[in-house]
Amino acid sequence: MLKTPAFPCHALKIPIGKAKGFRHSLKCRASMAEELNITLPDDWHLHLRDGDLLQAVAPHSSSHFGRAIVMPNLKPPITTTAAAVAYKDSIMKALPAGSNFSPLMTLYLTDKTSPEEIKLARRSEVVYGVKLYPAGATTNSQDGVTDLFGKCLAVLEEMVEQNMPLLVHGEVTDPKIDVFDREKVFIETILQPLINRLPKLKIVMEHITTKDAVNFVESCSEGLVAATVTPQHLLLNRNAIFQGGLRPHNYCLPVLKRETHRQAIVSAVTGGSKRFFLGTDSAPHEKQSKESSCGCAGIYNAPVALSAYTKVFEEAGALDKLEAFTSFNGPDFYGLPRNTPRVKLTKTPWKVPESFSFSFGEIVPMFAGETLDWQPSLV
Ligand SMILES: NC(=O)N[C@@H](CC(=O)O)C(=O)O
Ligand SMILES: [Zn+2]
Ligand SMILES: [Zn+2]
Repeated sequence: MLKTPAFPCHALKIPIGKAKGFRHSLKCRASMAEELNITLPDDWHLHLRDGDLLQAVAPHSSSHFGRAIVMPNLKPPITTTAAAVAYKDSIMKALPAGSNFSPLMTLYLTDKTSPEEIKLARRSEVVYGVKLYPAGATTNSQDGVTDLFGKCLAVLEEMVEQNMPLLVHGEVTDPKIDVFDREKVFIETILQPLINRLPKLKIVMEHITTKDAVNFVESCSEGLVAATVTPQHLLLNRNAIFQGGLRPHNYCLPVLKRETHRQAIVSAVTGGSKRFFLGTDSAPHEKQSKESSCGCAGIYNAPVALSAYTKVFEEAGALDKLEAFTSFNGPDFYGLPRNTPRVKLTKTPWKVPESFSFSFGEIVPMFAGETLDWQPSLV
């Protein structure tokens, strides 16, 4: 973690306005703030699940986010516009009374998805993206795509026509490829060839984890290719999975990578590029399915996400860049208006609960039992 003060005044611990002959820059003042007031963020990659789990987690996201791109990897997956409309309905019913949270739905791409379904999705004004899960890559991806170029080309062409973004879980599934290399190999063997073939296709590389992904996104046309970034890939490296023993609650896919990759992602995000935006990939699983001999992949970060992102920007001395990442770059890429409500972030330490208990079981959040600095509240 970047602990070194980014500005000399921090090292000297000079309070704002107290230093004779010393002028804090605007950037510096933002990075020393005790309270921030930003446009309400959106979450551009979220798992809300269904049934009891949906009821349990919906309030955590809807209290700090205006909208969310809702992932379709349910059992069975959301493969049609009709199913997306019904799923949206059940999400709306699970929201706390008075909530203005707006779910933006997605379709789960399969070998059988038709171009006609893409037209329906576009007309619905409910569906905002189509999600590519390579079959077997992650949680509930068994119905995903087995051969993108062989089976999905007509659909992808229709997506270009309809200006419908392709949202990508970017990992190859070949068991011969090392699990830490699967994102890099996906970029080389699938993503770059896809862009060569369909240069006008809008793509979001979801939950990027490597320097290779950062470089790739930066090499593509701005406005056509972008990436979401999770709190865990900004704050943790792969040591966190093995710290003093096996830590199942730090296991997600794509798996955490080595420190050099984390640093590259932090630099990209805090450098102010428009190509990167907030997507928590908050992925709740019951405690017993995580703490198991074959534990599920997914980190439940919705309750801590805004605090965690703020920590990243603070440690990088880049709090002045936080709002664009949380609240501007996403809607700008998707061609949607920015939110108007605002959120206040106050620098007041708070302890993350060890777990959340429900009638069906417990969910353990990211940073369970740890103290975080920033507390969000709607203004
Ligand atoms: N990220 C994860 O580790 N898990 C996600 C699926 C995904 O986003 O790949 C889930 O649905 O649990
Ligand atoms: Zn994924
Ligand atoms: Zn996800």
